[in-house]
Amino acid sequence: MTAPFLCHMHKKTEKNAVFHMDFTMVTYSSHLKMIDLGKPNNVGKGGGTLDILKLEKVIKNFGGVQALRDVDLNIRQGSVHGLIGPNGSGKTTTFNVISGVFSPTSGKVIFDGKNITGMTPYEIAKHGIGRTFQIPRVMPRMTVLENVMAGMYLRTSTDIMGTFFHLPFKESKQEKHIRYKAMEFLEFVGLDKSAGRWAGDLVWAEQQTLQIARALAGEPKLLLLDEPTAGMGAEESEFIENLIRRIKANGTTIILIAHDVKLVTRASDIVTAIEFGSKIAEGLPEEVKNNPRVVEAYLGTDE
Ligand SMILES: Nc1ncnc2c1ncn2[C@@H]1O[C@H](COP(=O)(O)OP(=O)(O)OP(=O)(O)O)[C@@H](O)[C@H]1O
Repeated sequence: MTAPFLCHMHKKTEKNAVFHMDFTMVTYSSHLKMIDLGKPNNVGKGGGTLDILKLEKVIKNFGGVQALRDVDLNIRQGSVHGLIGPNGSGKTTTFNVISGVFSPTSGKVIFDGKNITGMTPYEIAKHGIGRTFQIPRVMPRMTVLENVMAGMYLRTSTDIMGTFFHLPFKESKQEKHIRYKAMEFLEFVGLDKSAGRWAGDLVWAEQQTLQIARALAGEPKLLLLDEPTAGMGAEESEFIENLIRRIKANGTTIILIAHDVKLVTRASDIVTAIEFGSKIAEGLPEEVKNNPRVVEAYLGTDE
């Protein structure tokens, strides 16, 4: 396994964002005790034959708005699975249902063979689903390194007394190890030189990238990337595309939402297109991209 990337992650969800932010900060200040950061989670390098995630007839209504209508989705272990669709088609709602921000109105979410429907975001993250957000959610008054360390809280135990009485010279071997691992994640995403900066001082693209590092620090088996290249220039997008490949190469399954259809086509093994909360096409990226229904719904005829 290539270097730094052995871990899991999770992240805050929209519903519990504030709570989780506080929780991670407390957990970080208490200086975490490691459990196990040593093993890769997934077997496949190029996509296996098992479905790590299944959505079965998922419906999500917001009052009269039917955001998801009977969605079935199978995500193959080790793959990059693109999710595309026009604005308001239900992509982020799909992520919110998978990560526990919303319970589905009906239907099931099966992850790694377990029914996770209705679990809390924390429980789901603990099971191994990490995510990022369209608008980066970093903790601005923590350093870049601390943000990543905070992302490790799912895989650590907390010494509560340490929260109150921690002094720098008391840093334990485990705590040093956490710093070391967090630096590895930063190196992996190319932010190691910014480790000591305030996260709030990073530019948008760096904050997006930091979100990914923090997600990886929770050692996810499945990583949900919501518009990871939003607001980025061509060079930065290319970097993220490469990063997606490297994450996949380390065995983590990815679901990728992006408006940039070229990125999705290049980076994904399979693509699902949705419109008005329903699946309208699924298959190999080029096939989906050229599907007339998708072109009409989403791409525009000149794409
Ligand atoms: N919390 C909410 N309360 C009410 N309606 C919501 C909520 N979240 C999403 N919706 C509605 O559900 C539908 C799907 O929204 P969603 O954000 O999932 O679409 P999307 O495909 O991610 O859009 P975009 O590409 O613009 O991010 C939209 O009609 C949206 O207004």
